[in-house]
Amino acid sequence: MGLLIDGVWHDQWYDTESTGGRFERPATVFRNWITPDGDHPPVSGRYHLYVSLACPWAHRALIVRRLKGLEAHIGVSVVHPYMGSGGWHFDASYPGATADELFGLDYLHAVYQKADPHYTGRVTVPALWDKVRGTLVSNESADLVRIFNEAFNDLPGVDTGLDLYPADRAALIDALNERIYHAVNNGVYKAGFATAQAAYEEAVGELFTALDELEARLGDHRYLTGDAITEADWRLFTTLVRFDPVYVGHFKCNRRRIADYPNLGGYLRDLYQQPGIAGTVNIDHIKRHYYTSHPMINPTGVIPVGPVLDLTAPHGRGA
Ligand SMILES: N[C@@H](CCC(=O)N[C@@H](CS)C(=O)NCC(=O)O)C(=O)O
Repeated sequence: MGLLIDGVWHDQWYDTESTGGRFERPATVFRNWITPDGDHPPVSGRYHLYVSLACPWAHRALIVRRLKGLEAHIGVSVVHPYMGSGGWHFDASYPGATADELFGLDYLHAVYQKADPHYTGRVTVPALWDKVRGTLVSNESADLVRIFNEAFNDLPGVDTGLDLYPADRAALIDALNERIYHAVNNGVYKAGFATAQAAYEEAVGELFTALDELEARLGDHRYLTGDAITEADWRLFTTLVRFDPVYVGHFKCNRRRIADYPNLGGYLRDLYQQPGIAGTVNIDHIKRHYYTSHPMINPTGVIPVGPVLDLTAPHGRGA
């Protein structure tokens, strides 16, 4: 694990010493948009998405690409689940992974170097490449979710009827996203990457307070904002589906499992069972990535065999 500094790869872990043992996620660098008259217009086959199937942020983008019918328009390369000293790498021999389908490069950091030879920052997934401009459009998953939801609606076969960010619920979705991002999506990382007891306990406390709130909310509604699924649900889903297999053990988020929450557990299965979603979930990549890529947390790299998960069990939530 490392980062690029002025275009040169450095193998180093997150610095938590300067922040009292707290993990602070760095800001995203490429944040451009796809618009009809901007630098990056919505054209079929022009964009390519780099993902890890292990990564909850990349998973959001993959889900919206699938649900909107963008698979024919936007290609994908899938990194190997192990993130070692060179960062994310490509190895098509691993089940579920691919080569770098655009350039045949060995490391994702080489793609970032192509995008900007002087790039300084982390080399993260998801990242969307523009083949015409020869650079990255965005490596911010929250933006990619919105871009995929709205920017390609004029292309053939795209599900224009699906709007995951409807105007009449936008304010509520934004408020939920804000709460869930800090306490849950990033909260599990704040717990897992903390290097001081107090920082860990603070993150875990905030995480389970938020999960208790969500459990109550899901007692009143099938989905977070009512009867229809929105981006807020998919953004929560990608953390929930990793929770019992990884975050409970590896990140020490073990006050409760999602399976212990009747509403959250059923909601997780409900979302998993939506058409097309199970095919985006790869538990092997998820477990292998976390348990092997963070030697300071799991020095042996041994991957636990459990837990037994049955996401196909009846969810019992509404029609
Ligand atoms: N803000 C980014 C964060 C993405 C992110 O942190 N991805 C992780 C994988 S789960 C990554 O690629 N980390 C590599 C690193 O930090 O060096 C987003 O939401 O798109």
